[in-house]
Parts: sequence; C-alpha cells; structure tokens
Amino acid sequence: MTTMPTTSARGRGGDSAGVWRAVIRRPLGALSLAYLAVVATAAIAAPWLAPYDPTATDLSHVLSMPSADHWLGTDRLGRDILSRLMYGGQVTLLGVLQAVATVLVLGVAMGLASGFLGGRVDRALNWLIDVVLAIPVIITLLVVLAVFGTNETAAMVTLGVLGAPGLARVVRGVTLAVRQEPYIAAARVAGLPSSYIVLRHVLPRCYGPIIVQASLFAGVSLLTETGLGYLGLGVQPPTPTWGGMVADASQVIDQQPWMLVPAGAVIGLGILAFGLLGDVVRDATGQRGKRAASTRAARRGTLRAEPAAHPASAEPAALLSVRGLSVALPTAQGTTTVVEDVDLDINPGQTVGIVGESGCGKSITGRAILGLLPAGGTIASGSIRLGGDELTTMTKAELARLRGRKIALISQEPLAGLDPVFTVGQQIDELVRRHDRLPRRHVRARTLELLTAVRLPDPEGVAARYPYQLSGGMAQRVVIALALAGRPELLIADEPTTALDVTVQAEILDLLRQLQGETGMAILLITHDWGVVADLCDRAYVMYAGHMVESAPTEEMFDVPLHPYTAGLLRSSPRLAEPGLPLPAIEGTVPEPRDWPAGCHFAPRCPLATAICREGAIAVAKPEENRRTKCIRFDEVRRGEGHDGAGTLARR
Ligand SMILES: Nc1ncnc2c1ncn2[C@@H]1O[C@H](COP(=O)(O)OP(=O)(O)OP(=O)(O)O)[C@@H](O)[C@H]1O
Repeated sequence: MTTMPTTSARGRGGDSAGVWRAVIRRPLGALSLAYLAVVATAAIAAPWLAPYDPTATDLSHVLSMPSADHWLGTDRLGRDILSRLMYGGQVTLLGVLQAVATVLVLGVAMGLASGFLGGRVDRALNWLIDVVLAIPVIITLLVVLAVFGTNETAAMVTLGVLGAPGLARVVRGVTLAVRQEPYIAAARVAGLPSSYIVLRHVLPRCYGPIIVQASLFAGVSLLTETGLGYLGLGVQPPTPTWGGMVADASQVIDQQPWMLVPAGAVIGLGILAFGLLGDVVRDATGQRGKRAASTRAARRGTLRAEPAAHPASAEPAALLSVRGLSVALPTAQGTTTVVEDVDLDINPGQTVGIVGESGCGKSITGRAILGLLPAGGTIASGSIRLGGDELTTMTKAELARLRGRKIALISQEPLAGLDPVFTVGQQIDELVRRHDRLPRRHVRARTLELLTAVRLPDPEGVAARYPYQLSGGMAQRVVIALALAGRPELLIADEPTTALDVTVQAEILDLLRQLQGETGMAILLITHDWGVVADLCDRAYVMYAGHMVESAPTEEMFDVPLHPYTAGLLRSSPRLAEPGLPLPAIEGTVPEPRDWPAGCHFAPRCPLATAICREGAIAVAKPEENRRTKCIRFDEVRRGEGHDGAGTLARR
C-alpha cells in the first residue's frame, strides 16, 4: 500500500497543491499558466531584460515595424515597444495584484465568518454584501480617482473591495456545506478551537472555488486597469502602461495599425489566460468534488456524535449528572420538543448504555451533553453537570475547551470523523500538541504511544497513512486514539461498531473494555444492540419517544424488565431470540415528536395501557433502590403480563 495519496483521494475540493497539479495536467491550464508566468517574469525582469529605456525617444525611427533592432517596432516617438510592454507590465500586474489581494483578504474572511459563525454575524455580513453589490463599480472608481488624484492603487483596492462580496458569497456557500461535515463536528468534539478548525479544515476545502474566483477577477482587474490607462486615469505618462500604449496606438491607427497589435495582444491574451485558468480550475475541482461526494455517499451512515441520557438515582459521586433535560429543535412545523425531562447519571469508570429504537432521541441527548445541538436547537430546560460543572450555562468557548479533554466522542462511521487531507499522524499530532503542550520532538512519540494503545500493529506505518488507506476497523481504532489524546473522563460512543463487520465489532468492543480498564474513563454507549449492552454496560437506560422510560443495572434489566417497552424491545432483539421461534415484534412505530400522545408516549403501543396512562404525564417510579421506570404498571410487567404466546406484546 502506498503512503502518498492521489490527488483525488486527498482532495475534498481542496488542498491548493492538488488543485495546481490538476491544472497543470490539463493542456489549457498549463498553457495559461505558462503565458502568465512569461508575462510576469518579463515585467519583473524588465530592468535587466528590456533592450531599451522605455522612455528613450528616437525621432529617426518613429512608427517602425518589427526589426532586428526593435523586435516589436517603435511608437510615434521612436520608443521601443517591447521595452515599453515589459515595463508597462509592471504597472498593470501590480494593479491586478492589488485588486486580487484585496478581494482575497476581504472576500475569504467575510465568507468564512459568515458561513462558519452563522446567526447574527451571517445576517450582518449578508446585509453588507447586498449593500456593496448594489454600488456601481465604474462610477465609484471615477469618484475615487477624482478624490485621490489618479492614484491607481486607490482605484485597484477599491475595485477589490467592490469585488469581495462575490467571492464572499462563494466561500460562504462552501463553508456552510463543509460545516455540516461530520469531521468538523468531530474536530469540535475533540476540543479544537474554531479558528483552528476554520483555517485547517474549512479553508482548504474552499481553495478550488477561491482560485476560480480569483482568476476570473484577475481578468476583470486587468481589463479595468488597462481601461483606466487607456482613458488616462491611471498611472500618467511618460511611465509606460499597457492601457496608455493602446491609447497611443489608437491615435496613429491610420498611419501604423501594427502599433495596436503588441499591447492589444498582451492584454487580450492576459484576460483570456485568466479566464481559461478559472475554467480549468473549476473543471478540476468540480471533478474532484464529485469524487469526494461519491466517497462520502458510499460511507454515509454515520458519525454523528453523541450519547444519551436517562432517569435514575441521584448518585452524589456521579461524573455526569443530567436532570430534567428537555431539548427543542426547529422543524418545518415550528419548534418541537424532541427530548423531554430526561435524567441520566454516569459514575467515574462506569459504562452506561442507552438503548431505543431509531428516532427516540438518543443522539440528540448526546449532542446536548456535548453542547453540539443541530443549528437552532436549544436546551429548553434542565441541567447537565459534568464533574460538578454546569454545562448548560457555559459559553461556546468554555464548552469547546471541555470537549476533547473531559468528554470525547467516537462515532459509528470512523472515516467521516477523519479529515481526508491529512495523515493519521498529522491529525493525532495536532491534538497532542493542543492537549499536552509538548515540545515538537515529543509529540510524535505520544502519537505513536496512542496508536500503540489502541493495539494498531505498525504504529509508524499507520501514522503515515491517509484515512482512505485505512480499513474500517483500523479507522475506528485511530478515532479511538484521537479520542484518548485528551485523556477524557467520559467517552461517548455513538453506535461505535454498527458500520463494522462482526469480527471487527467484537475486537473494537474488546478494545473499549481494555482501555476502560487501563484509563478508568467512563463510557456512554449509544446502541440498538442489546448484545453490546450485555457485553459492556454496567447500567442500561432505555429511551422511547423522547423519554427515558427505564434504567437499571444491566443484568437486572435483562432478568426482569420493569417497563413494557423494555420488555418488548428485549423480546424483539435478534440476539436474544429463541432459536426456531418467530422473532416477536412490538406492534406500531415510534411516533414523530409532533405526534407524541398526551400521557405515556408508549401507551398507543402498550398492551397494559389504561385510561390513566393516556391522560397525563407519568411520574418516574422507583420500584427498587437502583431502578427507575416511567410506568405505573411495572408490577404487571414484572410478572410478564402483556405478551401473547409468541412473545409479541398483546393488546387488550
Ligand atoms: N437536525 C434535526 N432537526 C430536526 N429534528 C431532528 C434533527 N435531528 C434529529 N431530529 C429529530 O429528533 C428526534 C430524535 O432524533 P435522534 O437522532 O436523537 O434519535 P436516535 O434515537 O438517536 O435515533 P437513531 O438511533 O436513528 O440515531 C427524531 O424525531 C428526529 O427526527
């Protein structure tokens, strides 16, 4: 297996070196770059390469055609056209550079801030962008030149300012999309600061569109600069400018039409080269984008980020203590509560599992604990305390500092949590640097120690690989190594083995168990799989339609469930099914949050439900010291009532 990635594998629209390599491989791209390089070199090296002083006149050789002495002829004052073109290029290219630099600085900064920060910043910047876009460019440039007295720098910077909103819009669009990527959530969870995430993970994804826009804008700037020179509004004679040369040539077009050709051609080809370059980059990054999209689609299924919670005993020594947590999310029908009045406790070193059907609120509960709710989501009420710190009142920055150090996350789809552009080693190094503040020479040693801790053979070899070069099991081990970098007290594992094949699943579960023994961290495991709960968890929480309906020590719950939903879920588990018998099922489906019934959310599917269950909120009962159930008929459930002979929950 090679250790260097191919362009397509590395780039998610991205890294600038990859973009340039892709451009150079295309003939039009190579040609455009070569032309621009020759023009720029000629301009920069004009003092050494130009055969004549560009302002030296020779009235005995006016308006001459190309010759051995004057390769491109002379103008009406006998000045050498080639020398004037070379020197004129300095003025024009400097103007283009000023405008493009201004566009890049303003446009990229505005686009990243708008797309990544969102909310009020986004609205304010969008308003500003609309305002600037409404300003007429030519009139503004004329006003600036009038005010600054034909100062071309002022004009070109103004052009850049007026062009920045266009680039900002493009960068904002890419940033909005990248912000949703799981590896950005993973970077946040790992405790990396927003500025680092933006510069290291988001900006590189914008390189392609930025280069396209900058290139097209350079063409516009070239046209504008030469236009100003032509009108006599830019740099003044006798300094040669391309626009000024066109103006000179147009005055003698009847006598010597050739004079128009050199300057006209250089300008025309320059604009063409910038335009072609933009197109080629767009093609190159477009194809790369499609490849990346298909890769993402192929592995879609996973990394979300988080664990969930449930009711139970108030452990004074709890590492994590969630009380009365309710979460609201924006939906098409308005803001809806999707998690309601949830309690959950995890003690240091304990492994707690949250089980429930899809859509019950497990992941959202976990996201709330991590402070990473989907956009617009809020904690409507409740408390989340970690090691004595109240998380619900923390600022985003405080939460970010906590993530990675106190809480870490591993997810269902490991590859989605890794940035494809960097090697495994680079990604772990970065976290180690941040968490341990080690001198550079010790960082890699700690990285290799982490890769060894997750039982990866050949840690050096793995560190040199890119994510796409890892198998699913290796990638999950790498993600676990990343999670361990900050020595977290709580590890949240959201379906950590779902995307892996059965053998690898068992290995990863073993690894988690071993690591917990070695580090003493607590684990919150979100899963659909009772087998995983039985295997790893000290305590199980069962979630249904936004409610924590039961919690108990795992063995006790397996032996005697005290909520009809737990009983039904256990009976319908393929892992626990009786061989030869049909797999029992709970009739019906989990209701959407907007369709939650009054009273017990499970009542419409429950064989034991009575009128009281349907009337109002059901309190959490404490049938035994370490057990909780949100059911008034737990005694009947204990006795196994409510099931038909096949084990299916039977309706009355
Ligand atoms: N970004 C979102 N915007 C609006 N509603 C959402 C969003 N994410 C989740 N929900 C809703 O919140 C509820 C709980 O979802 P959640 O993902 O927490 O369930 P889950 O139990 O983790 O399911 P799964 O096991 O499939 O991941 C669901 O009804 C879901 O439709």
